[in-house]
Amino acid sequence: MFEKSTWIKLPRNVLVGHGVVDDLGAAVGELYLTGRPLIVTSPTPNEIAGDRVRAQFDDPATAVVEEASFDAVEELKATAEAVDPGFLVALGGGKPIDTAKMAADHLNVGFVSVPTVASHDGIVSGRSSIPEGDTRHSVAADPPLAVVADTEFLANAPWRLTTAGCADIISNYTAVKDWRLANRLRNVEYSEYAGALSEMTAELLVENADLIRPGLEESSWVVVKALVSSGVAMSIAGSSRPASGAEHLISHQLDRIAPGKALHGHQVGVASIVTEYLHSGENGRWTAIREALAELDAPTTAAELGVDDEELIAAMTTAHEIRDRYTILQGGINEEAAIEVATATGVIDR
Ligand SMILES: NC(=O)C1=CN([C@@H]2O[C@H](COP(=O)(O)OP(=O)(O)OC[C@H]3O[C@@H](n4cnc5c(N)ncnc54)[C@H](OP(=O)(O)O)[C@@H]3O)[C@@H](O)[C@H]2O)C=CC1
Ligand SMILES: O=C(CO)COP(=O)(O)O
Ligand SMILES: [Zn+2]
Repeated sequence: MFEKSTWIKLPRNVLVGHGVVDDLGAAVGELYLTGRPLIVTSPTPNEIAGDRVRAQFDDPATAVVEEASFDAVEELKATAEAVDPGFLVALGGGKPIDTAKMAADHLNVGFVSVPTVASHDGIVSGRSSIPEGDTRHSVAADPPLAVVADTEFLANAPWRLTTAGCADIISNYTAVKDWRLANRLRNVEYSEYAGALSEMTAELLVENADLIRPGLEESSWVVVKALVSSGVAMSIAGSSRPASGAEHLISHQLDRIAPGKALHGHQVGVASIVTEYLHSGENGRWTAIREALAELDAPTTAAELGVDDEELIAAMTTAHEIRDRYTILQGGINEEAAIEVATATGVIDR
């Protein structure tokens, strides 16, 4: 008997464009969500867009998240108990979105994402990444029922946040290589659909890197659609595999070794230069990844990340220890080899 089954959870309404924040009420209405909304936001997006969001609902409540943490999730759940919302609307970057995503999952209420920055694919994905001490915990949670991404806000957000979103997508290229390797060597389940979608999304961004420029709404539109595709690929796979391989392991280690120095997307971008080199050698596509990142003004070296060479090497040599995920770094890379690949790719300067 055939016993396999798949449950793919995807956003139902995805709105991207100029002024779409004013269609949020309509997008939510289509989902048949009832009750009052609890708007979960952080200071800047609340200031920029809070009133426009609140204006579309009857009796909205607001919670402002200053820092993402498990305590913030618990506080939000306590607020929700007092407010009794029908659903949560997260307005802002990863901080309010991931806090609301996890709280909504615990509270069993619907959740809608209104990103004001395009800084990583967590704005649409079914994963909540919550910092705790020197680690970030990546926890499965239902993806948003709707995503309403207004390019007016995204284009005016700090450019470095957008370049981090681009680099997070470009890193899908090596993530898929790691996933295929795991499939070949460890029989890890691989989805052709999710792998192809994720890889194509990264390829498209590399090819169009020269068209993505600060302050252009059109560029934000391209980036958000790529982030949505990446989130969909993860939903199809039922894991972050299509968008998180060895380059993410290195980045997660950097979060521990050199906390707060660089953005997630920038770290995974630099790390994917070296993991691509490890996959394909000196004639591989690591130069295309590096050039696309440079074209986007994203970091391509440890120095540009603000990380010491030693910190990057330590992250590379310990990355395999942090998660049971088979990648090109399985078994670990030793210090000498790590220095060699980082030097050959220009990621460190020796
Ligand atoms: N789920 C996932 O896969 C991932 C999740 N994360 C998580 O996301 C969080 C970090 O993500 P990030 O998106 O950088 O988070 P933030 O929500 O902290 O946003 C980044 C900064 O941008 C500001 N901001 C937001 N919107 C605008 C705007 N339109 N114009 C100007 N400034 C704006 C915020 O200001 P202010 O603080 O004043 O509101 C904040 O200072 C972390 O908690 C991390 O763990 C990170 C990577 C992947
Ligand atoms: O950042 C992610 C995908 O881009 C999520 O991956 P993790 O599961 O490694 O946190
Ligand atoms: Zn990522």
